Amino acid sequence: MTELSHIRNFSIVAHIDHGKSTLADRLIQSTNTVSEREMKEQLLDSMDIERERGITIKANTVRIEYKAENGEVYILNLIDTPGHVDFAYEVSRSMRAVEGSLLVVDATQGVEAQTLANVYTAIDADHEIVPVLNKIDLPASEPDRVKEQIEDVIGIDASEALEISAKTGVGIPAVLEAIVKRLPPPHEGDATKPLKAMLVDSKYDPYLGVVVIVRVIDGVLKKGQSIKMMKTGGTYDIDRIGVYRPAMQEVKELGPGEIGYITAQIKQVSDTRVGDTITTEKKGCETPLPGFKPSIPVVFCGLFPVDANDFEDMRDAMEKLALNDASFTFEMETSAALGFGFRCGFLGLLHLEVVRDRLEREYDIDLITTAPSVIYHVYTKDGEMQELHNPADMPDPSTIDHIEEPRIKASILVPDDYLGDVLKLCQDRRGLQLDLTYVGSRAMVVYDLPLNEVVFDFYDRLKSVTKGYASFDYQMIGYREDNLVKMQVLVNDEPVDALSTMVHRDRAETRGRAMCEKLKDLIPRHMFKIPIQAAIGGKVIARETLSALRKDVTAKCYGGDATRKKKLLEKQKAGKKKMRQFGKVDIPQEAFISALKMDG
Ligand SMILES: Nc1nc2c(ncn2[C@@H]2O[C@H](COP(=O)(O)OP(=O)(O)OP(=O)(O)O)[C@@H](O)[C@H]2O)c(=O)[nH]1
Repeated sequence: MTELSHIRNFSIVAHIDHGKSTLADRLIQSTNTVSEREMKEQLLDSMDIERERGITIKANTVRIEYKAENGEVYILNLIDTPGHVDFAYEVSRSMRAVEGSLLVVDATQGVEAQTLANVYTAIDADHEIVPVLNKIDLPASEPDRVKEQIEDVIGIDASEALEISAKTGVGIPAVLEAIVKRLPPPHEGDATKPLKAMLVDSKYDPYLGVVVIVRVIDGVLKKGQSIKMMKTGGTYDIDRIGVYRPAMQEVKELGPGEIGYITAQIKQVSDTRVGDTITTEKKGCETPLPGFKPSIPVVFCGLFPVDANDFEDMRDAMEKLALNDASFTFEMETSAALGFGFRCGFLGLLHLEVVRDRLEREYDIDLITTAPSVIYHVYTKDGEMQELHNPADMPDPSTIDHIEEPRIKASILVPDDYLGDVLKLCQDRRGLQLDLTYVGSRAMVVYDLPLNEVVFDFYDRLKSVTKGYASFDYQMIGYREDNLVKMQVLVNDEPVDALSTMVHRDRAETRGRAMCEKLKDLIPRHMFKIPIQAAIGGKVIARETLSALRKDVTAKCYGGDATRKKKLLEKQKAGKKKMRQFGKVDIPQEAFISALKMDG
């Protein structure tokens, strides 16, 4: 067991792309934690999708042994946390497992919205913070200006900020020394007390089952021990215990202050809750760690296989995904138009995209995604409240007293030049301005917005109106009543459930019209005329008509060339596969998403 005074547990907080992973890699490499041969870029991001998108979904940890200038050897445990707002709860829990943070700021960019959000999470967790200015190898870097900004905006002392280049390795030794000298050792920890450990995160491994990342507070975790999860009540026998370096390496035990992993024949990730307290089954600790809350999905959508024959494969794939992702939920759903599929819940839009991408790429299933929806609170006249996850399940409007929708507080940091466009965008999305301040030459705007207006394409729009210069962060703030109605879309007089959305009454006409126009472009012409309508209740509020066309693909290759004809027909068939039939009309897969994108 290592003495508390020789342990440093820390995380790295940064805005996306400011160099968090590159710095982590450099720290691992410069302490010879892995050999040159094993070194590959971004050691910590293990999943392919995460690697490609440069985002981290699960917390990762690595143990680094570092011989400091004073000649002593220290154990440095780095917890790498997810970097996206969708995973805010996981981030705040893993921050509580460590005592300090390196605040990495790109010296060419300065403080961004996620820098603020993440550093405030670290400050909330009582972290000691060491500011690190990265990318000083770039001519555009302005360390002095960024130091000033850190002091003005975040309010922490930046006079001793480190200036480094994670890419070239300049300044890395100073970072290691600062971790030892400026970050505190674990505050408490008594090996003789009953076991108390925090469940930091867990992941599914096909060979080992569920692997749980733990931080020991008191007591000692040992192989063979019978443990209990205090919230879920599950009991298990530890069969493996170890640390990540970053490859798994078994150890005999983990003492106070230490971070490592355990396996215990746990079947699925949903049996483990981030933030839960692990203790021994007998003579365990009495009070669990404070502040546990489960993460709950906030965005829902339907996922349906394009080809109905893929349904069983899809169910298998979803079960496999859910094994490793307790915050992804799904249940079977049937839709008149789309057949069998699943209603799925996600922590946010990025989470939705990641799951959908994995289903399509890793499991090779073509999907139709229905309009993402948030959870509405529908109050009926008899005083009951019903959670509405799917606009298709909306009760009879005559029984409804009022509807409440979830709201968020969004913070957007944007260069002054684009401020006008951002204000217009927020206004268009029914936002209420809460605050507007300046951070150097950039404006920090805070809006109260309906989550519903954000889940779809707000972030894309924000990026496009600001040419990528805005940064964005949000948190849920609660529910509020508004004048909301369900808008249906009818194609060839048949309602298409998957295109139903909840909209604000005042915006319904504009939305309806835009949607009908889009669908008119997206649906291919058929041999007959197709009316496309948007309606509220029985009332049509917008209408377009797609004119008829006779399309005979083989008409051009008269007679002779049979193989060519066959090829063309096959090609047409393949094109059809990506379509779905509604009554007599084929609607292409992309229509379901594109029709819902709003241009403002
Ligand atoms: N010139 C220069 N580029 C750097 C430096 N550090 C990181 N980069 C580059 O910046 C980009 C982002 O770095 P990452 O380490 O992936 O950033 P991150 O903060 O981990 O990003 P996410 O994992 O997406 O949150 C990469 O292309 C790096 O090669 C540096 O010191 N100098």
